[in-house]
Amino acid sequence: MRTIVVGSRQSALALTQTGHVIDDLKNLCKQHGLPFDFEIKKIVTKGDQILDVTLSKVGGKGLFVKEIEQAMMNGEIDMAVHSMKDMPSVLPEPLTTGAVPRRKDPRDALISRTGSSLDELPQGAKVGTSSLRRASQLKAYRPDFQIEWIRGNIDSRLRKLETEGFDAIILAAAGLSRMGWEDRITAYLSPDTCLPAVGQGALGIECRKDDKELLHLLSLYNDLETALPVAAERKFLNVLNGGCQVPIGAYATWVTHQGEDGHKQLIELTGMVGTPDGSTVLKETVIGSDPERLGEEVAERLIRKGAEKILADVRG
Ligand SMILES: NCc1[nH]cc(CCC(=O)O)c1CC(=O)O
Repeated sequence: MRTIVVGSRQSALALTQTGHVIDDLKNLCKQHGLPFDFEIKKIVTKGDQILDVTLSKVGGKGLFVKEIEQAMMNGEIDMAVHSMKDMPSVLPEPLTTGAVPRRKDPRDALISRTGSSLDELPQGAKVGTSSLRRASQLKAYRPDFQIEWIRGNIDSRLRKLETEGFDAIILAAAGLSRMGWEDRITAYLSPDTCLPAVGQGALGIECRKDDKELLHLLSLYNDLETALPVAAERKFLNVLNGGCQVPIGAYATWVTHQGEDGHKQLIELTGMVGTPDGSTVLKETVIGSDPERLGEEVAERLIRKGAEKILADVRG
């Protein structure tokens, strides 16, 4: 019996989603007669220590995963569960994504103090987010909104909604649902209004490339129906050279294509790049079968529309 040591950040969300994944993996082990046990090892990351500053100002690419990857390379831990949207687009050499399990709701959610929807929020409402992507799209939809930065784990953001005078905050629906806090959601934002972050709602399981027995177990947990669209979104982000701290969004889904020789499933990818003040929001949608090619195509089209200038201005 081998014990797989699973590294996790100590935030409530990280521990909860790591726990869910371990439950799923234990079930798979039982089904397939695999001799694994699991234990959690908590790890403090840089991102957890800088909760009082706007992450975009710190240059936070991969801020939540570096210490965890270090521990994996040292052999202190064997695997880690990440929110896909916090995972760097290229992993360091000895590490790989062993599985992308089935995606949860990818949408952003509005949590308003009075229960009002996005349209019902009062003129000049104070809306909290620390995401340039959300800020851009919210301002484009409602230029009267006053966007204010709010940082911290989702539990502390929900507290700040009450204590810091926000009319509403925006959080990912998936995180709230994994915590069992769906009842706090006032409205779901349609991807047409607010395109999610790349990989939002999906998890990525990271492990060492040479850990063949763990990779075998993880291959049983991988969900191709999730992995391929998410790969298209990540390629798009990668071409634009973005982390999660840039005003970039993308969402890919399966669509049925009716051709002469019957119907087949294709991937539809929409990507967006916007200015933080919402004065410009560029979007492109492409349908195809090759995730990598789709990511490149949507990125190239946005670059032709001026995406690189917008991103250069944001990066300063
Ligand atoms: N940037 C922080 C982060 N990273 C992952 C989630 C949870 C949602 C998910 O799994 O996509 C959140 C919170 C949020 O944005 O509301």
